[in-house]
Amino acid sequence: MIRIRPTTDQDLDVFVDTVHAAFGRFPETPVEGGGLWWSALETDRCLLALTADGRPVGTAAAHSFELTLPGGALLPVSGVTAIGVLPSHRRRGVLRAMTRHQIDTFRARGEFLSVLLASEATIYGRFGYGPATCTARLTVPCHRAALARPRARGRADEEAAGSVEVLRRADCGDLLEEVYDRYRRAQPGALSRPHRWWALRAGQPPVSPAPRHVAVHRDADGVPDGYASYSIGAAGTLTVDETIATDDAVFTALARFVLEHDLVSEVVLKHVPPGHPLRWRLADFRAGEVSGDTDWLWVRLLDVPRALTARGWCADGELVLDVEDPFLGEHGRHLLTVRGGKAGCVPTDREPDLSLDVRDLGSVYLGGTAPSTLVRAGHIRAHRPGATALADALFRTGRPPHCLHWF
Ligand SMILES: CC(=O)SCCNC(=O)CCNC(=O)[C@H](O)C(C)(C)COP(=O)(O)OP(=O)(O)OC[C@H]1O[C@@H](n2cnc3c(N)ncnc32)[C@H](O)[C@@H]1OP(=O)(O)O
Repeated sequence: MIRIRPTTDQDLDVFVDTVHAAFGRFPETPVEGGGLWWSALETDRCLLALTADGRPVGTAAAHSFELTLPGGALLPVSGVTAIGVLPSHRRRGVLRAMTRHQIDTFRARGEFLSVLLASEATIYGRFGYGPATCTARLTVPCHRAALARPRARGRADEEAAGSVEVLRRADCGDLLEEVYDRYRRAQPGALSRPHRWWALRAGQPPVSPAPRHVAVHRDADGVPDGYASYSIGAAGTLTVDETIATDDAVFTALARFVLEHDLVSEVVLKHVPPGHPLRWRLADFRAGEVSGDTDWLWVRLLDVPRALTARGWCADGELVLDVEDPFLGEHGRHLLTVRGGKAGCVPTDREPDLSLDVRDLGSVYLGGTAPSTLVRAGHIRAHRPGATALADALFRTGRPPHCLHWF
């Protein structure tokens, strides 16, 4: 018999020990300057699974984030994290019970989406989560890194209008936090990085205290509008942790800066969104090698009509979606009507256009995967000619979703 209960501040050590044991690891020793990932945990949003005699065997936690939706709405979402079950207690339904507990709690908070990063892609689909954004690395050898002049008139001037300054990460103050926050509000699929993450230096570089150089881009008025945090390895590889830019010209200016760095043989840009225009700016299209292409943010709809009406839409149309939610034992048939960028969503008994699992709705929700891809994969069923093309047109977004926050 397993009991699940929320933690208190007094349980933090037990929680941290248990989740590390589930991953076969030991907690790192705290060092000056912060940097422990678990310091960002919200202790009132952590769960412990305990045996009948009170031994902790499982952990689960949730962060309070905002997710930027297509169309720009900022939605409070729970970011599921720190899931672990001790090897001695696996495959007995502990994760299943913790996930059910979490979803009930998220709904009780009035939330209609939850998100996570998955350690393995085989775990969370059964709970209704679908991979919704992808990310990849772009590796460019410096001797082939020349950028082509933009062919559209005026674009070269946009990039030239700003300036780049190199700072040490430790000297950046609040600058990265401010620029990240501006960027994530305009980027569908991006998550907020709450202030406590920056203050506690919890996470991965450049949030963590790892030594880094930061190329800071400023606009013509001197206002910071982008940064690239990077380090250079002994073999001459310059690795960029993240390139944060409030527009494409800023991204290109930062890319140009790292690609033209002296004494560097190749540049690895981590977390470049799929289909990013930087590849098209390289004079040699084959110079940019995409690797490490992987799922990043997984999305779970907790309330289909509210989720569908919260995002913005680029095309008008009407679609009947028949959505199964096997984990929660729920089913709904929804008439989605989009007019002028806004959607209405009401129950209907009309014949469906598409039948799909809630996990697949999670995958198409942010616009990162076309419904037609999942029709072709055999996961979404289209009931009439034209339904797939209409669904593609409706779910498509102006800017593809991307997330690079690690949690
Ligand atoms: C968001 C995050 O925090 S990601 C981090 C996830 N944690 C880890 O990877 C740490 C190491 N692994 C673990 O701690 C555990 O194996 C967990 C948490 C992944 C699974 O916990 P368990 O209590 O064993 O899972 P539970 O018994 O509830 O299994 C539920 C279902 O998931 C399946 N499942 C569980 N783990 C896995 C896995 N790693 N791969 C594929 N299927 C899995 C089970 O077979 C079961 O399937 P069913 O629905 O067909 O019955």
